[in-house]
Amino acid sequence: MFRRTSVVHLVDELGRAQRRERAREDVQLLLVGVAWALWGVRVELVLVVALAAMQRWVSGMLGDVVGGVAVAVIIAAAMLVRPVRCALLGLLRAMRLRRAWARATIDSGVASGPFRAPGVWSVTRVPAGELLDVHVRRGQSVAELDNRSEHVAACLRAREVRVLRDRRDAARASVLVVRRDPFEGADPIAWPMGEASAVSLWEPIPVGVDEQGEGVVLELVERNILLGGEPGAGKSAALSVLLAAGALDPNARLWLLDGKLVELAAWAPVAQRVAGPNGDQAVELLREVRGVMEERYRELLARGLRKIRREDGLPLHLVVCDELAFYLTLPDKSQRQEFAELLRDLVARGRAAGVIVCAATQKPGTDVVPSALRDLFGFRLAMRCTTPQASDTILGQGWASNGADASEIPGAQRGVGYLLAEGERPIRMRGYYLADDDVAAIADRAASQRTDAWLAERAEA
Ligand SMILES: Nc1ncnc2c1ncn2[C@@H]1O[C@H](COP(=O)(O)OP(=O)(O)OP(=O)(O)O)[C@@H](O)[C@H]1O
Repeated sequence: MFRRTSVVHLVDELGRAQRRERAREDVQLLLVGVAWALWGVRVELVLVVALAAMQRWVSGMLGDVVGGVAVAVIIAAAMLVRPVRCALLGLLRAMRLRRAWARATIDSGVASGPFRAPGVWSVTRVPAGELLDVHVRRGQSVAELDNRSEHVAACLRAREVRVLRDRRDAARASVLVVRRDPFEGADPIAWPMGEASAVSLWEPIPVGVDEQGEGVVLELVERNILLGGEPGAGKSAALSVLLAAGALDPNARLWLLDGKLVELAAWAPVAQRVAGPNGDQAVELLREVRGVMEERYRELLARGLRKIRREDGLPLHLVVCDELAFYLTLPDKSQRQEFAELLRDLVARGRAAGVIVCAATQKPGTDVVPSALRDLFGFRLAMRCTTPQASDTILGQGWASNGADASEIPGAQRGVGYLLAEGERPIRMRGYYLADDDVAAIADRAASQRTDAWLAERAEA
């Protein structure tokens, strides 16, 4: 049996061991904290050390006073050189963001402590804020980072943090720290190909710019595009850009369905056929395009091909429908059904035959665009909508609650929308704009080019 003094002694020993353990942990934490703080300012430290070394070296040659003045003059002269100044300020800004990022990811629960924050490999300033190339650490995932993005944004005092996983590397992500809306109050941006003498629909077509200031292009061959948004959101303007590209491609055929009669009128001289707000005309036009598609499939079969290729020189057919809702709600039920069936058929089967359908609707409801039809469109552009449900009708179920909600686009931002390209995450972009005069000039140029091409063909024949 232990005596009481032995028990007291044992308890004291245990207490001392615990205190020693705690003290060791505290020292460890302190050392890690100091090392982490120094690591956070490594670039600044290197700069200070380099300056001190230079100061010592110059002072050794010229004396303390003259050396100090000489160093100050060298620094001032370097700062007057713009590229040097920009590079240095950019570096210091990037380091400050790296420190804030590390603290934010720890505070928001993404990282378990110092030196465990997802690494920032590069920082690029973009119109919307900063774009980070981030690599998560072992045991972390980009999905976790995405789930905590709202918390990270709050820590960084940013508007939003958007995480986009690298498709090839699960440990890597592009993180956009949104500080401002680059489209707020911005002037319309002219279509960069407005002066081009010819364009090929086989090439990517520039359609706008994203929040990072990068150009957004669409490769239309073998794709269809659906646009939706409230009146005045900018759908017709977006269609104009696609039509301008189609018109400037002398080898493309344009088919126009204009539910508002005047929206596409400028392109009529270069169109194969135009249908106004008239059910019969619209159905007739789609029947003709279906005939062309079936003829094209017979031709492909004869050539032993499965789909159209650029080198075969066969024309692409661009079918543009402004105000889909008008045709899909025609009062005559059989006409309405036939229109819907023909359109669905072209969207479903036309791609390999070189038929590209671009359709816009003011009324993005499931009655106008059933999901079975919507899902056939590889590209979808949701411009400002009245409700998140309308936004989802264009982009697909769930995107509105997942950060791509076109009902949150401010009313004054015409031409802004979320573009979903073949299952990728939607990107927020602003379309290029062609004013009426630009449209008229391009349509004129395209019409005379087509006439010249036609005359040349006849002369050869
Ligand atoms: N990309 C853009 N950049 C700048 N302004 C734009 C852009 N797109 C549209 N706008 C402005 O918004 C106005 C309305 O655009 P547009 O006619 O294309 O809208 P809409 O969605 O087709 O409307 P509706 O359904 O009523 O026809 C244009 O007259 C133009 O002033």
